[in-house]
Amino acid sequence: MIAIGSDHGGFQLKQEIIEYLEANKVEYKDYGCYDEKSCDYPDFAKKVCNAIVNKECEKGILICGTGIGISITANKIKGIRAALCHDCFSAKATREHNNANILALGGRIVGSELAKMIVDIFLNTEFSNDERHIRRINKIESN
Ligand SMILES: O=C(CO)[C@H](O)[C@H](O)[C@H](O)COP(=O)(O)O
Repeated sequence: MIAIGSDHGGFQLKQEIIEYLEANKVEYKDYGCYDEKSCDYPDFAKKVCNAIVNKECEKGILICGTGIGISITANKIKGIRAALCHDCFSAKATREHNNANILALGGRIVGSELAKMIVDIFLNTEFSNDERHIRRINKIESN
């Protein structure tokens, strides 16, 4: 199950990604926002992150205008590794190297076709399980 959430700046892209998930039969839960009315990205970042920390969902997608505010918020939560990716190489690398559990996107930055490719790579790339990456992730978690 994938958790997805956005603020108003990411709402339009969230809806397009939801359509893509549905077309590809990916199960998801939409944590809002539910319209383009101005709202605060930390509220939605926290809902999606809680779903992952509580193991209701395996991975999340968070979208704000730039992807910055929402990823800053997510990365303050223990156990969350949120990666802001606007290219396919980063999406693959952050799964293989960082075992990122949240993909952050900027709805005012990336086009929907590229965003869907990034989502696809993020959801379908496994963590490498390489010893050096595990060691580094443990160092992130241990502060
Ligand atoms: O946090 C952000 C900036 O890094 C997000 O892009 C927000 O979506 C943005 O700040 C919202 O801006 P608005 O002027 O309130 O629409």
